[in-house]
Amino acid sequence: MSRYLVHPGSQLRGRLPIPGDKSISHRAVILGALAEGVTEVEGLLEGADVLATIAAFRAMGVEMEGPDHGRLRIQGVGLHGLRAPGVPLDCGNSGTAMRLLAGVLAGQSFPSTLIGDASLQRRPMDRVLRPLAAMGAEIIAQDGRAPLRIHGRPLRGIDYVLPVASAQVKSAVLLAGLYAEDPTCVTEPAPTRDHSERMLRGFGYPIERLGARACLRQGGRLHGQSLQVPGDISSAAFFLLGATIAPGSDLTLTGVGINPTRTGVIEILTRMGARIDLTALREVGGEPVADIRVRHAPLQGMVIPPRLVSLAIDEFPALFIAAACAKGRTVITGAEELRVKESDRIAVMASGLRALGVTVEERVDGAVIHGSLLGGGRVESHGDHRVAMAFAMAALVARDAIEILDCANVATSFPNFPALAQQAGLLLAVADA
Ligand SMILES: O=C(O)C1=C[C@@H](OP(=O)(O)O)[C@@H](O)[C@H](O)C1
Ligand SMILES: C=C(OP(=O)(O)O)C(=O)O
Repeated sequence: MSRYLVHPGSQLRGRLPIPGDKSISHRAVILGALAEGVTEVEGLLEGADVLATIAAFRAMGVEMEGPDHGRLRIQGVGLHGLRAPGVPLDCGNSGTAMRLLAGVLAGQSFPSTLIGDASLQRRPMDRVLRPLAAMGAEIIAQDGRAPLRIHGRPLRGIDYVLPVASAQVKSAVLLAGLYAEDPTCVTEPAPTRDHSERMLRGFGYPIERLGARACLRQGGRLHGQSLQVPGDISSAAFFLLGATIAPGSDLTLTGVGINPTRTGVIEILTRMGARIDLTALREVGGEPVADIRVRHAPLQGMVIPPRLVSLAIDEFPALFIAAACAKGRTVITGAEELRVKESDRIAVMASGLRALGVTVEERVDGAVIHGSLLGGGRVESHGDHRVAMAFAMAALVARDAIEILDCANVATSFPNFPALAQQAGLLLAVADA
């Protein structure tokens, strides 16, 4: 239960390498394990969420060397080579691990159990259980929540229209589709991150994408790969925020993934007035990547178009802080999904901002945030990594220091956040609770 104490008044400067993308790292482990032959991953995020996915596949007999400095060597067992785990598979704090693993495990020939921490046990799993049940899966849960007891069995394909825009549900259904008799198709109501589709293709598995619909069928094979994981734009977002709000800042974030299904945060901040430039555009591991330079600029409140929500879904804690630092009001709508993340991010961000003296009107599907000067004080992160990092950056422009409680889960997605933030100039101290 560590806490952060962050003092105001500094600026962020220099060049920072952004650690590996969490979503892509999970998928690299999963597809590498299910592939034939060796997969060599570089730039893997060694965060607790990804380590949980690695441990799950090790428990199912997949041999891996690493991770070590972002390198992981996976001895793939093929689509039908997993072994029954003798223990429950612990997904920790990770919704992605639990939902994607549910998709993989539904069609196996053995039973398995998925468990998670207190936050994960509160999160809705019925969104994957429903389509998987329609495919013939037998998964027992209580009130649609973990633990999930999975009795692997033969599956049939499905043509599924997602009721919510969720890359995790889309990916779970497609992964189950690798084991289903007929074709499996998923249609999404709004674009969500497409790393699963890109990586399946990268591993040589045929997958068709027509507009909002992705389809695959059983019978293909995954071929072991060498792949490099780009930096996580969701981690970069805290530095985009910090450098934008802190006068005198000039920061370059290197090797950041800029997949168009993830760049909503750049579009929103830019529209609010941020000074963000992309350079050195290139492709890494089938994903577009750039270096991102961000300099201080004054922000203006805005009405965030709902179409941008799914493209910036994990960046809203940072965007709440940007809104609080902007002139005028910012309106967030169509973002009810924020309520079922590691915490209820609408309620938790609203109460944290109020503790700093900001006026926030909470709505069912978002909030109206009135820009103002931030006071200092104590903020509860509720064990949510992104809430903790967002408030750490808010301290740059607060009147007094901000103390943030319950920050240990920052290690789920960004273990070296404190070190990188200090390197850039943030006056952050970590203390044990
Ligand atoms: O597929 C993924 O890797 C993720 C999808 C998103 O969740 P939803 O699918 O629940 O929107 C996102 O919030 C999460 O951090 C990672
Ligand atoms: C929502 C997140 O992750 P997950 O759903 O994998 O727990 C996140 O990292 O912000």
